[in-house]
Amino acid sequence: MKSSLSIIKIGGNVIGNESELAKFLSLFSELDGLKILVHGGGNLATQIFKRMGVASQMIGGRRVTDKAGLEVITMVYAGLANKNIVAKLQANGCNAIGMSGADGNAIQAHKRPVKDIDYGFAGDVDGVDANLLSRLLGSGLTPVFCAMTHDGKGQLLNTNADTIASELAIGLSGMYETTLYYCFEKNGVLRNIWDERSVIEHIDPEIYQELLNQGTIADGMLPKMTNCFHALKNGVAKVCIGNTIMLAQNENPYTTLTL
Ligand SMILES: Nc1ncnc2c1ncn2[C@@H]1O[C@H](COP(=O)(O)OP(=O)(O)O)[C@@H](O)[C@H]1O
Ligand SMILES: CC(=O)N[C@@H](CCC(=O)OP(=O)(O)O)C(=O)O
Repeated sequence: MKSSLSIIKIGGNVIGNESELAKFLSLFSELDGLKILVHGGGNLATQIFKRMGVASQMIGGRRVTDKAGLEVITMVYAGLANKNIVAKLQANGCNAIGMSGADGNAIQAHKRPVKDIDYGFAGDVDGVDANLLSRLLGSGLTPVFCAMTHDGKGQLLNTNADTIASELAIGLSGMYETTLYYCFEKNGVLRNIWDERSVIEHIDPEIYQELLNQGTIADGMLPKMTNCFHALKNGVAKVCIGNTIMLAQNENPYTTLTL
């Protein structure tokens, strides 16, 4: 029987809130079993772009990244956000190791081809090195991934953190029974975005289509849901979306997705 592995993705609004981040990292550290953390930081990057007076464009929940933008992104995601989270996990007794896709060649990707839109230095994932990650996990380390990959030719690529989480979960599902958790600032996928009590507890492809038709799902939730179903179709055992408190396994409702 395969052992269990939790892949947990933490959203940008949690990273940007010191007390929420502390609460999440404490829950994450206490979680039993093998685990990998993936963090975004899109909001933090947007704030820093603004402070620097540099424009930054999002299309369909994905960032258009030019050369100057990639430099900022690298400093914010692989530097500031990643090292801060790793240091805080160490303080919680969790032996975390900060990773990008380039480190250990853990995630191979290619620059997204230009079709209707040129996303610039945005990466599409080709594969993950499950053996490397298994060795790290086996030696008691907890990998913490930022939203960056590389193309193997020296080019770093900005890669949606939700995509990194789902590709890691898929890549490791041959070796482990993988559960993918998307933790963000809301209680789950909401029927009414202004009402935290309106959590949709179960979504399958049919309900998903209805929600899309009704316009209930928008912005960053669009790529998140695409990633969820992509993961389920490719060997991931379970996918959940909810608040950080979801990890405490209490009575609070959250969203579970199924095929
Ligand atoms: N139906 C919905 N339920 C919950 N959030 C939604 C919904 N539709 C759109 N959203 C938006 O999607 C955002 C989450 O996407 P994103 O910001 O990319 O996630 P993350 O915080 O994980 O980085 C929420 O902050 C919310 O504004
Ligand atoms: C290509 C692309 O869209 N990259 C994302 C990576 C960060 C991210 O996904 O952060 P959140 O999870 O906090 O949204 C971006 O730069 O915003």
